[in-house]
Amino acid sequence: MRKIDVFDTTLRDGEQSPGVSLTQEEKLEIARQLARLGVDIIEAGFAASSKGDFEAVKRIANEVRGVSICSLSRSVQSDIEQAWEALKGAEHPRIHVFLATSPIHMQYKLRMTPEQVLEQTDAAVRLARKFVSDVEFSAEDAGRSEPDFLVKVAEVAAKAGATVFNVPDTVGYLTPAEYANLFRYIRENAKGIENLKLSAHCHDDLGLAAANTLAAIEAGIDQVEGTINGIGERAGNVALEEVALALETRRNIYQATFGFDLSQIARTSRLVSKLTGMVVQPNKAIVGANAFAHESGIHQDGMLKEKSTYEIIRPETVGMADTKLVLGKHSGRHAFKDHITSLGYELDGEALNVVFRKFKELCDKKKYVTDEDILSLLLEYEVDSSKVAYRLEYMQVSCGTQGIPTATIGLVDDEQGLLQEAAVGNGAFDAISNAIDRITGEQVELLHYQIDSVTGGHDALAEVRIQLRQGEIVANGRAVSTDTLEAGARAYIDAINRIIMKRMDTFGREYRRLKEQVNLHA
Ligand SMILES: CC(=O)SCCNC(=O)CCNC(=O)[C@H](O)C(C)(C)COP(=O)(O)OP(=O)(O)OC[C@H]1O[C@@H](n2cnc3c(N)ncnc32)[C@H](O)[C@@H]1OP(=O)(O)O
Ligand SMILES: CC(C)C(=O)C(=O)O
Ligand SMILES: [Mg+2]
Repeated sequence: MRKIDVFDTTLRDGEQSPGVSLTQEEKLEIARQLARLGVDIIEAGFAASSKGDFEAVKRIANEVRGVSICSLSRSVQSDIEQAWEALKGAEHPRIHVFLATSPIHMQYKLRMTPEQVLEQTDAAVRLARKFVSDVEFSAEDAGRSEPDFLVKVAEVAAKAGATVFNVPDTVGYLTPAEYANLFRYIRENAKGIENLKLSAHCHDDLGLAAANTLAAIEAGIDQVEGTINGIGERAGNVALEEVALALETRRNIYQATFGFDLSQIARTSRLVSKLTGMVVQPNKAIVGANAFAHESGIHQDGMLKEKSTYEIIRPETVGMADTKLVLGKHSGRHAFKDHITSLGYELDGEALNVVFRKFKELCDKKKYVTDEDILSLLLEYEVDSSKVAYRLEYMQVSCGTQGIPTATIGLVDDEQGLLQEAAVGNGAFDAISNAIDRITGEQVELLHYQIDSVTGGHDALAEVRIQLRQGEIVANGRAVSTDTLEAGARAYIDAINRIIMKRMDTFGREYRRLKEQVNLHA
């Protein structure tokens, strides 16, 4: 297995993400975690860019051991001197000098001729070599540079004593095949290149950073540069965790490794996200919140039967929490049953079907169905007396600041089928309960009516509890729904059903007589 050096630039290119600015302490904390992860070189900053960055590079150089510490530097004397000043205390210091080599950058930005660029490359690398034995040279915008000119730059850098030649695709322009061919071309044509390590540095402007980096690895490069979570200038740099896991998962193809402690990946990702404020998108490979979550019924069923059906990486490999089977509108019975079993409920057959149907109905209404929601449905089922009497088929309510609140209700009774009535009331719920009373013919007194929110947010479930009295009989009803009025109607029906049940217990015959009356009434 070939070992690829990992050059982490989270603290330099990563910090170039718009809006990100890390304090010295934050940089130090990330650097320590990067060392734990197992990167080989930490680009701690750009010492000449600010006093703060100088101090941060210096502290990391003095305090983080076991890895190379590097500072970026333009190809100018003062930058190189400052880089060295900051790096002096490092166990393994590296100065990273760069100069653009593409026609666009040379002409418009640097206003230098190619000859001047070659001269400055030579001078910069030689000066850096006076301070350190490890000097990386980057041909900025190599992706849009003439390959033959790059060969010349590489030869000059090699002759001047550079140890690493970096070929950055600075603006994320190249395709994987082009990038791999560029490395092969440089390796085949530059004299002295055997003394240099070749390095890839990819940006994600076309979403090709990982593919390009892997193509470069296939072309035999020695070092990969990138950041954690892929943060960086514009669309960012290649995400190191993605390449690390591609190498690990497809060893047969790449036969190379970063040598990371993979179990540190999630921790490193969370730390970088927290300190930079750059939120990791949920569907981000490897470290996104959904990277190991499965929502659709067919996938969940597969996962329950055999994890390898839908997972090519185990979450614990990268230190992520275990696979999540997220219950939602695409879930199926297998996953639902598995989940409610984990909540302590054993349902099968028709009972499972009834609750599962209610769950699906809820998913159509609510974005996130939480365990609390599911527990409410289960509780509602457990105490649901509608199996013996009335069930709500539909309801239509009209209310507002003008006009009289009106409700039309359709109830289903197993014996009589659909029963419908309309009624008005003082308010929407009053109209609903009046319509229900008309259908059932029950004379009841409302003792208690309470609405609570089960969960949070705009689409929270409302829980309505109702207490009704009929003579000596008092019964409670309860229901949940995202619609408060619907929950009220269901709770009211639930309480009426209970009154009927209680009456049945006490006066079985009376119940049947009352039901016959209701038949006549309907
Ligand atoms: C692809 C990359 O990621 S490159 C790294 C980018 N990172 C940064 O730029 C972050 C830190 N940068 C800074 O803090 C500032 O830009 C500094 C301190 C480096 C320089 O600041 P200033 O002196 O105000 O110059 P400014 O940034 O406006 O312009 C850059 C100058 O450097 C020159 N330059 C750019 N790259 C290089 C280079 N590799 N070597 C030598 N000179 C360079 C430019 O041509 C320009 O020169 P000019 O002033 O003669 O026109
Ligand atoms: C400084 C260099 C290596 C860079 O970040 C780039 O070219 O993208
Ligand atoms: Mg870059």
